[in-house]
Parts: sequence; structure tokens; C-alpha cells
Amino acid sequence: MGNIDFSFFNIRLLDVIDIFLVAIIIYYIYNLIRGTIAVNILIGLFIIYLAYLVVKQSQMRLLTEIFGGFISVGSIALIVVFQQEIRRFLIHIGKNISFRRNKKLWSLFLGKKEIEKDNTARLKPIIDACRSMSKSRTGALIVFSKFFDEEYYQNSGEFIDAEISKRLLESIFQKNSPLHDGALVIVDFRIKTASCILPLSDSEDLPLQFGLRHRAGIGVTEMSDAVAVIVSEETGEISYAKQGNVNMNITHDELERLLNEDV
Ligand SMILES: Nc1ncnc2c1ncn2[C@@H]1O[C@H](COP(=O)(O)OP(=O)(O)OP(=O)(O)O)[C@@H](O)[C@H]1O
Repeated sequence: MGNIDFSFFNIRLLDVIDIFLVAIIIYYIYNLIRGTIAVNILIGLFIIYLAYLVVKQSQMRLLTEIFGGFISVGSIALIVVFQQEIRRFLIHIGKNISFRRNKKLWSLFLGKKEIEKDNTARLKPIIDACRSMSKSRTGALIVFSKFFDEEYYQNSGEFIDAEISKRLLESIFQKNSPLHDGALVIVDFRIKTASCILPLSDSEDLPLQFGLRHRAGIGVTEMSDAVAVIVSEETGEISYAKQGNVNMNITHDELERLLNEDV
């Protein structure tokens, strides 16, 4: 019997760490693209790669040439196709590390209770406005962003920069208001802009009854670390979107709890 080479079993600690980190990155990427059209694109690319391996192994020269050509420009194609996902990925990394914008890090120093107590009072006019808009079936889309992302918020809509009040929120979303269409953006507990046009989610997993307002609310949370509250004009139901996922028909207490956690 010949000698079998087991040298590849020689795994170092660094290899284990390497595999662990790759697993985390794959999980992160999966979370980012889950439920979006990007999953289909990824499956498509994977199938092409498999086909390339098969035709190469079978020495089918013409097909190998064609698939090989496709794969050699693959990395550039990946950047173009997954532009939004890569952007989202980098934003997530950058913002999670950013000390100034990370409430959890602050809470280590200031104490979690103090921050939450503060927010409960500041959230009250928003919760009250959502309650009354839900009752009167006034459609509303409110985005809470940790910082003012010019790309989404400044190029469309009206710059306001006002203190939050229940009556101001209600009057902005009132049907006759010129600013009622589009999203209202809150940054650091100030109303920054109203009537913003947001990127729409292209997720195929969303409930059929979700129209543009819901898709816009979910879309902005896919692209950034903002969260969005959507009040349905049709049903008065309140939905809460975060990281591309949506909690439908939440109660006012749930809304308060979620905002307290995330804003
Ligand atoms: N890209 C966008 N960004 C922000 N708001 C948008 C965008 N597109 C549409 N909207 C808002 O959504 C409203 C249309 O909502 P639509 O009825 O399609 O949504 P919906 O999800 O079914 O919500 P509802 O339950 O309130 O009807 C528009 O009047 C506008 O205010």
C-alpha cells in the first residue's frame, strides 16, 4: 500500500480562525441579501461557475472559452451587480464601529436606563402622532436615521430642521398638506426633511398588500441602518421596518419599545 499524504490535516490555529471569519462573512452577506433579488443573481452566478467547471473537466474547449471569458470579468461584474449590497455591507461595518453614533457603546458609560428614560419622553410626541394617524387612517412614513445621509434625504424633499411635536407630524401627513407625500426623516430627534423620495425595496418576500409606502420604508432600511415606521392609509396599521425586515401591525407599546431600542 502506498503512503497516504495526510499533511493537509495539519491545521493551525490560524486556519481555524480563518475559517471562522469566513463563516461570519458568509453569514453577514447572506443576511444582507436574504429575501432580495440578489439571491437569485448569486444562484445564477454559482450555476455558471459549476457549468464552467463541468465543461472544463470534460475538455469542451469552445464552452470553456465562453464560460472562462465570463468568469474572468466576473469580479468586475460582481461589483457592478452587487453595488447596493456592497455599499450596505460597508455602511454597516463603518457605522457599527463608529463610536459617536453607537448608542450601545454610549450606554456602557452613561447607563442604559438613563438613555431609555430620556428617549421615552422624546418619543412620546411621535408615538402619540402615530396613534392618532393610525386611528384617522392617515398614511405616514417616518424614517429614523442616525445621521443625515445626503444621498437619500437631501436630494429630494423639503429641508425643515424642526423640533418634533405631535401636531407638526400630524399636519405634515395631513392629506391636504403639500408635504404629505413621501417620507419624513428624523435625525437626532429633530425633523430634518419631509416629502423625501426613498429607494424602494425590490424584495419578493413582502406581503402582496404592501404598496409603495411600505416598499419605500423597507427600502431605506435595506440601504442604511435607519429604521422606518409606516402607518397604512388603507388599514391604519402600523409597521416597523429594520434592516430590510418588517414587523406588521404592531401595537403602540411595541412601537415605543422598538423605537427605544433602535433610535
Ligand atoms: N419612493 C418613495 N419614497 C417615499 N414615499 C413614497 C415613495 N413612493 C411612494 N411613496 C408614498 O407612498 C404613497 C403611496 O402609497 P401606496 O398606497 O402605494 O402604499 P401602501 O404601501 O399600499 O400604503 P397604504 O397602506 O398607506 O396604502 C405615496 O402617496 C407616497 O406618499
